[in-house]
Amino acid sequence: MSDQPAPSHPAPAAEHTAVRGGAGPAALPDAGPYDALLLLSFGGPEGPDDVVPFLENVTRGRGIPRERLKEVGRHYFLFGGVSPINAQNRELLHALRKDFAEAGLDLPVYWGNRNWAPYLTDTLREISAAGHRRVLVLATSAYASYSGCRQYRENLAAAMSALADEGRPVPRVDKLRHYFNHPGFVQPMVDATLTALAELPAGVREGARLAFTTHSIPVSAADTSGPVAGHGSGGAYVAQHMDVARVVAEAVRQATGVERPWELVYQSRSGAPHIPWLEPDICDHLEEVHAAGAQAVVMVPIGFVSDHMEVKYDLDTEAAAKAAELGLPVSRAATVGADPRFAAAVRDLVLERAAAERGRTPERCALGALGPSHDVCPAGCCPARTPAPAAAGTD
Ligand SMILES: CC1=C(CCC(=O)O)c2cc3nc(cc4[nH]c(cc5[nH]c(cc1n2)c(C)c5CCC(=O)O)c(CCC(=O)O)c4C)C(CCC(=O)O)=C3C
Ligand SMILES: [Fe+2]
Repeated sequence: MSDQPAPSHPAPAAEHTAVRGGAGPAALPDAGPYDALLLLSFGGPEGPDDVVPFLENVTRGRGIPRERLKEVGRHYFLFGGVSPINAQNRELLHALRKDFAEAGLDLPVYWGNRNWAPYLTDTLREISAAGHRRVLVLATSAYASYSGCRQYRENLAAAMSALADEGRPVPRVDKLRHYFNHPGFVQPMVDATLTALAELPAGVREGARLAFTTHSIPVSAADTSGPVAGHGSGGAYVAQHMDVARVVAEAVRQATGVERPWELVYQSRSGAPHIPWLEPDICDHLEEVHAAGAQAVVMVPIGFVSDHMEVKYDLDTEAAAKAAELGLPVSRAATVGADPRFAAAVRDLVLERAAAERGRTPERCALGALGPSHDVCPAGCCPARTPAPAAAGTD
């Protein structure tokens, strides 16, 4: 966390850097019992021929209307059939390896996807063949939800079962806690929001509102997101996003001296129209605030880890077109991507979890009101509509 102002962020917990064996040089950071980190992501097409098979992978058995699929395929073709997500994950992979190497953390980092090459099962096979037996997983989704958490745990269980069927050693797999409120994830969003504000015409900057955006999900999925005890209106999914939005809005207020109205709004709705999903949609929100006299809006995609297709199309193309039609100045904050502070945050989370697994009580960095999330998803956390085996959790 060296290059981070982070007022309320303590230095990496002393436990992490504790000197082993007395007065000698500081010992290297210790990820034991883990012997590998796995970056687990969504995957995306890398050329026009990939688009349809990719969408078939994404939507297998999920009942997404054909019309919606055609529409989403069109988004990818507008960008030459290439999603930015894989390149962004390669950058994150480099940033993690660089950060770990500079910190003296000896932990190999692998990458596998749910929906496109490199596929998770192939990566897990590689991890197993390299002799690794305790794997920690970083999913590219910072929040609780079925799609962002349990579905990745189901993907892990399926990959593990494929290895078992092949008679290979199956590594034990744990998943890092949700990192939505880690300072290394939040601080870059604050800076990005300030940068996006500065991109607005000077005359409307002061009056600009903030629209925090995330992926819409079915209301029923939001209500049951997170541990059972927190189920209820919006569940952990909405509560976690609201917590981050509040922290960013407050930090931006402090930095600019301007109190701005802000909302959490949604984007990228899918599914059948008669099923309720989280609202309002960003485009409806732009219309509404414009009608109410808003001068400008900064869109801050706090729900996403990189500027992938949901950001490039749904915000930079679709919402930007809506704003242009309204004559409403907008700008869009960058996501965290491969920011070195995020890489350092991942290292902090790895060392935190490793220490906890060794029976220590590590310091757990978190901003906002919710505090650090659980290490292990309890039974009933983010339930699936159709129950399936899931790894790295209680059920
Ligand atoms: C919560 C959430 C995240 C954030 C957490 C995370 O990152 O995991 C996320 C990320 C992403 N979603 C993505 C792409 C798609 N998501 C779809 C469909 C869906 N997403 C859902 C939820 C989420 N999605 C849901 C409830 C559906 C309905 C179908 C279902 O119940 O599964 C579809 C099908 C077509 C459509 O309906 O849009 C596509 C193509 C990409 C890749 C972008 C790229 O290529 O750059 C990324 C990072
Ligand atoms: Fe999605």
